[in-house]
Amino acid sequence: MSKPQPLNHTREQITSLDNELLALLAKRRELSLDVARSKEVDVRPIRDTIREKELLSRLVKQGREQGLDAHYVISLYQSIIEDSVLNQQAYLHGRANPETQQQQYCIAYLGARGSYSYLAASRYCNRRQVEMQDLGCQSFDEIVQAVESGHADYGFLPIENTSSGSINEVYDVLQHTSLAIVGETTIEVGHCLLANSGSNIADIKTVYAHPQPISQCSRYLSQRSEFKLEYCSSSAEAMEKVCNANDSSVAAIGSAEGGALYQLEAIETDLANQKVNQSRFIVVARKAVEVPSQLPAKCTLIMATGQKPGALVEALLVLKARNLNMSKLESRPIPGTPWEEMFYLDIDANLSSEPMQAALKELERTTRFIKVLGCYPCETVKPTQLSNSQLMIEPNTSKSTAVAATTSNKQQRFSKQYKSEATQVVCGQLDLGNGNIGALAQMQLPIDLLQFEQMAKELKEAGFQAVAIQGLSQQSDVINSIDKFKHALAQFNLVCVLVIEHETDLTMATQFADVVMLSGNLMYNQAILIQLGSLLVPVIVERNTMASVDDLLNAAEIILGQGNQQLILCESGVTTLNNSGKPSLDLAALVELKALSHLPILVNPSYAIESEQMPTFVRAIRQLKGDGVMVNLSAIEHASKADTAELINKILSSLYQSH
Ligand SMILES: O=C(O)C(=O)C[C@]1(C(=O)O)C=C[C@@H](O)C=C1
Repeated sequence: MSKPQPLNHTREQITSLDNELLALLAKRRELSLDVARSKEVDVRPIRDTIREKELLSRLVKQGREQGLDAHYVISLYQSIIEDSVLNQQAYLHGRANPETQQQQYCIAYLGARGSYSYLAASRYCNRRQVEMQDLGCQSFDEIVQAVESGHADYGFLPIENTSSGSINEVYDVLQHTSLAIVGETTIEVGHCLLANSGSNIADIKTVYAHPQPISQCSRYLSQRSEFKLEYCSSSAEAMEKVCNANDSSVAAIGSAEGGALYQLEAIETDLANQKVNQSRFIVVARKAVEVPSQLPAKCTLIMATGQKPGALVEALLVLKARNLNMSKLESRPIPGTPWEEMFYLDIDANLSSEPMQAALKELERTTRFIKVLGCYPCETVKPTQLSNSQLMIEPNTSKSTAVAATTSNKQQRFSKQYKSEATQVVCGQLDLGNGNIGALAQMQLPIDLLQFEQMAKELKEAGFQAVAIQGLSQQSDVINSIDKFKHALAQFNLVCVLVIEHETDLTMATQFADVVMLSGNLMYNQAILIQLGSLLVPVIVERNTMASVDDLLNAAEIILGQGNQQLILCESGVTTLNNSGKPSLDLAALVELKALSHLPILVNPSYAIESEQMPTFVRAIRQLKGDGVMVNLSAIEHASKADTAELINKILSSLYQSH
């Protein structure tokens, strides 16, 4: 082999090529703005997926001739096109709203320079070629006040995260503000371990971080038990602490971009549990904006439907009748009015479009309260994919099947395309799915037999069909006790569900249970999922508080693939950025799961919802076609037995009345 040229020389050549690439990308960006100018005149939509497909298949072919892998070319160009679409959108939106075209925006955001909110705001300004004057705030209320009072032009509020779900506090703030939503932006949240220059991973002893990144990186941190964790109020504060400490044994969790502002280096990257970890922010301003018809638009509404059974479904049918897609549904309690809630809806439509105007008129007639929070350009650019024939890939290569798996549900056993009729799971008195609803009570061990028997009797009388027993590892002489508990339940025709919370519970549960339930903390454990897939008894899989709907469906796929078709999914709430420490009930996930899958879906509101509000939520769950509820008895226990019984009654009558 001939001697290669010196490394420096090769690197210089790469640097010069990279410079050329950047100059070409900037030139391409300029040209895409010319396209936007033409589209403004012709009033044509920004997105032209036929053109994108032509362009991608030509580039794949040319790339292959030069030895470049098709997937590499496609992913590069998907990013380039996303950038082109978002720039064109920002340009046309600015033209339609000339008052927004300023030299500088003053932006109120959470935390300080370097926080994820700061990065989202700078990205927003960069895209609009506007200088950013930043106003760091301590709370969401402070952000809203800064905009309302005119101290800031725009406020940035994080609304949801792909791993931790919706941010309830922001929804609560939106109920009371006169501000309008004028935009949205999504950023990749790439958590890194940031340390002072020259620090080594082996030296790190203390890690500063906000609780959210800590929970989003729990897997990485559990492998680094030597780290002492110090909680901070924001990622910016964590970075500042490390920067000021001037010590090589401390690090912070934050973004590489944010860390650079504090002269910190990323010594480890990709710390998050989830591969895709993104946060979506909404942009609020004093004045609403108009979205030109060529841009994909989103409307956010809040509404209260009243307590009539079926009221929410009726409202949603108004949207369905006009072919309006609802991309998000959230519910929040209305302060001061127990049992009632406010619904937040994102609809993929322009406020000025005819179907949206007609739907609003009808909703105004049928709801008690309805307000449009804003209409703004949708910033989600769904990547254009090529079919296998366009890719010219053999159908069985591993990469092509990976693409097929993410783009189509056809072959997936959980999906409606695979099985069109709804699955019904029957076990004793418990009958769930395909129009049948179930009520399960959840009991925590340790408990003594007499007390257990008494409770079983009362639960049967109240209308439950099954009891889920958790805390197996807490009960002394567990085998003997479970045997007795099971007999006690059988006496009242109650189904015995045993909850697996630790790997060691598996044998016990599979040996004794009528139905086995996998607790959300073990949802990612493939070995257990495989074992549950080979059981002959029904299985309930609870969604992990950090899991996406896709993750839950992937777990379902593993079980179904092993043969067990008696599967029920359970939504018990997801972790969000709220400070209450409670998970948030993800009713949008219920709607999504019902749309995607034939499997029955149970909802357990006990962890997320105050006990008094449970009847209202149970009604909502039924209206959204949930197949049953699980109620944790310790969550609804009141001082007096009579109050607890009354609450249970209310919960179950909400469940059955809406039937
Ligand atoms: O050709 C267009 O119509 C463009 O807007 C440019 C472009 C691109 O960047 O290549 C961007 C968006 C369209 O969906 C297709 C292509």
